[in-house]
Amino acid sequence: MTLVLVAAVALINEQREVLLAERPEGKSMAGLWEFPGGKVEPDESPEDCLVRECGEELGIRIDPADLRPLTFASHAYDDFHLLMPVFACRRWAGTPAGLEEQRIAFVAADDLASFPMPPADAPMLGAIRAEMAR
Ligand SMILES: Nc1nc2c([nH]c(=O)n2[C@@H]2O[C@H](COP(=O)(O)OP(=O)(O)OP(=O)(O)O)[C@@H](O)[C@H]2O)c(=O)[nH]1
Repeated sequence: MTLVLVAAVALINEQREVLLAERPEGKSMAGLWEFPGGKVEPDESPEDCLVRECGEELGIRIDPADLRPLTFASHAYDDFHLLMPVFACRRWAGTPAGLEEQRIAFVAADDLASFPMPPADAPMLGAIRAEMAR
């Protein structure tokens, strides 16, 4: 089984909401809401990957020093095994926007359950809610 390394980030605002992005039509798992991120390229660190992805997908600038390891997902999909470190980030420059046509939303901890997410994400939600409450 191929191991796929994906980095993701919980962007938490001052209202203790976390940013979710909807996977667009045409991608695998379209319509599910996920934490911003993507596949880590061979020449980059997870942190560099998130700086790049947050710029490309959301138009915000993040400083790798503001990324704190939070939790991870390890999940067997049919065709690959996902290993996904997830960082928390509370500081960025700019206002997030869905630059790749994806819908985005800042979601309160109590509302997370109403956003359908990929199966890999469910086991992380306790840690993410705890981080949001800090
Ligand atoms: N960014 C992100 N990806 C996630 C999450 N949960 C989860 O299972 N994934 C999976 O991790 C992979 C992310 O890679 P990607 O976003 O670069 O993949 P992609 O859509 O460009 O390609 P794909 O359509 O082949 O999956 C996808 O298979 C995605 O479904 C999550 O919370 N955030």
